[in-house]
Amino acid sequence: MTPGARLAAAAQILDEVLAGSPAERTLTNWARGARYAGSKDRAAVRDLVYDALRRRRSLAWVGGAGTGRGLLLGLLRLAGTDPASLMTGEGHALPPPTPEETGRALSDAPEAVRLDLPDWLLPRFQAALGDGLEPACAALAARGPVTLRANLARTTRDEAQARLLAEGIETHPDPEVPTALRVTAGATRVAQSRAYAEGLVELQDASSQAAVLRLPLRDGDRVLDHCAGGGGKTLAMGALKRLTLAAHDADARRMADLPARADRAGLKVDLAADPARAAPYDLVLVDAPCSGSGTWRRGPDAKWRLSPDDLDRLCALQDRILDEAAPLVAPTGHLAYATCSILPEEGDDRVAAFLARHPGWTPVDRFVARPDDRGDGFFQIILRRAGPGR
Ligand SMILES: C[S@@+](CC[C@H](N)C(=O)[O-])C[C@H]1O[C@@H](n2cnc3c(N)ncnc32)[C@H](O)[C@@H]1O
Repeated sequence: MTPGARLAAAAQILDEVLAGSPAERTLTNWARGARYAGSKDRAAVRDLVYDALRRRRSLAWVGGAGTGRGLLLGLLRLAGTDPASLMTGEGHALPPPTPEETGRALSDAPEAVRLDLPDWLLPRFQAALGDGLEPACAALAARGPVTLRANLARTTRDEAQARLLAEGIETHPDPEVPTALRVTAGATRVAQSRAYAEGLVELQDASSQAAVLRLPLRDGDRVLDHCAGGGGKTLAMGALKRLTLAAHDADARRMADLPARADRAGLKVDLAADPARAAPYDLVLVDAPCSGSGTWRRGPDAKWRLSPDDLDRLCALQDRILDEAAPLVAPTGHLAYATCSILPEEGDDRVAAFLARHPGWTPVDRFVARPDDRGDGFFQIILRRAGPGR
C-alpha cells in the first residue's frame, strides 16, 4: 500500500470508530477484508488509527473536523507533513485538502482540547494531578512503552535480557523496578521468541510490576487474585515466592489463557469459581475493573467513551468487590486494592469509603504511579486488619 492508501484506510476505520465501533475490532475486521495489506501496512494503519484516537480533540482542532479525515489532517500538520503530499486524490489516496479544511492553531485551543481530555474530566484531572497534569496528559497522548517482566522463578533479569538480545530483541533494564525490561527494539518479535515461549519473560507494564513487588508475600502464603483476568498479576506474584495461588474472575472466560500462561511460567494456579470455598487467604488482591484512565494510551477510545455515569457505576462496583473480598482474608492477612486509574474517585476515595464501612482495617502501604515514558498510571493500597497483624 502507498502511504496515501494507508492514510485512506485509516480514515475509513477512524470514521467507524468515531461512530461507536470498538477500535480493536474495527481494525481486525478491516485487516480480514484487506488481503492486499501486508503486515507492515497493517501495522502502519494501526499506528495511524491509534495515534489519531489518542489525540482526537487536539487533532480535530488542528485538522478542522472531528472526522477520520479531519483527525489525520491534524496528525499530518502537527508532524510537519504537508497533507497535500499524501492526500493527492490519485490511486487509493484521499482527495486533496480543500481551502475550507484549514483548521486552527493549537495554541488557540481551550485547555481540555490541548490536553486531549473530555471537558468533564479536566477538573478531575487537575485536582488529581496538580503540576503533573500536562506531563500525564502528554504521556496518555503518546504511544506507551512495551515492557517485559523477567520471570525470576526461571531466570535473572540479566539472563533474560541476554536471551532476548540473542533473538534480536533489545531491552533496557528499568532503573527502579528490578524485574522490568523496557523493549527498545524488536518489540514485534517478542510473542514469537523462545525466551517468551520458555516463560523467561511476560508482557507486563512497569507500574504494574512495581505494585506487585510491594505486596506482602511470604513463601507458603495462600493468595487469591480476586479479579484475575488474564492473570498478569497472578503470575507476577507466583514468580516472587512459593505460593498457593488461586485466581478468580466474575467472567471466567477472561481467565481462558491463564492455564497456558501458568504452564509456561512453571506455576500452578487454581482457577476458583467460588473463592470463598478455599478461604481464608493470607493475601487477597483486588485488581478492580476501572476506567483504565492510567492506561488510556493503550486503548484510547475508552478515554472518549467514559461518561460520569460510567464512572459512578465503576465506583459502585469497586465498592461491592471490596466488600466481597474482605471477608476472604485471614485474621492476620492483607487485602490489596489496585486499579490502573489515576482518578481519585477510583483510588483514595474508594479506600476511604471502604474504611468507613469496615473500621477494622488499616492501610499499611500506598503506591501511586502517573503515566510517563516508563510506565502506566496505577494505584494500589495494601490494607491489614487492625489489631495485632504480622
Ligand atoms: C483490571 S481487570 C484485571 C486484570 C488482571 N488482574 C491482570 O493483571 O491482567 C479486572 C477484572 O475484574 C473482573 N471482574 C469484574 N467484576 C468482578 C467481580 N465482581 N468479582 C471478580 N472479578 C470481577 C473483570 O472481568 C476483569 O477481568
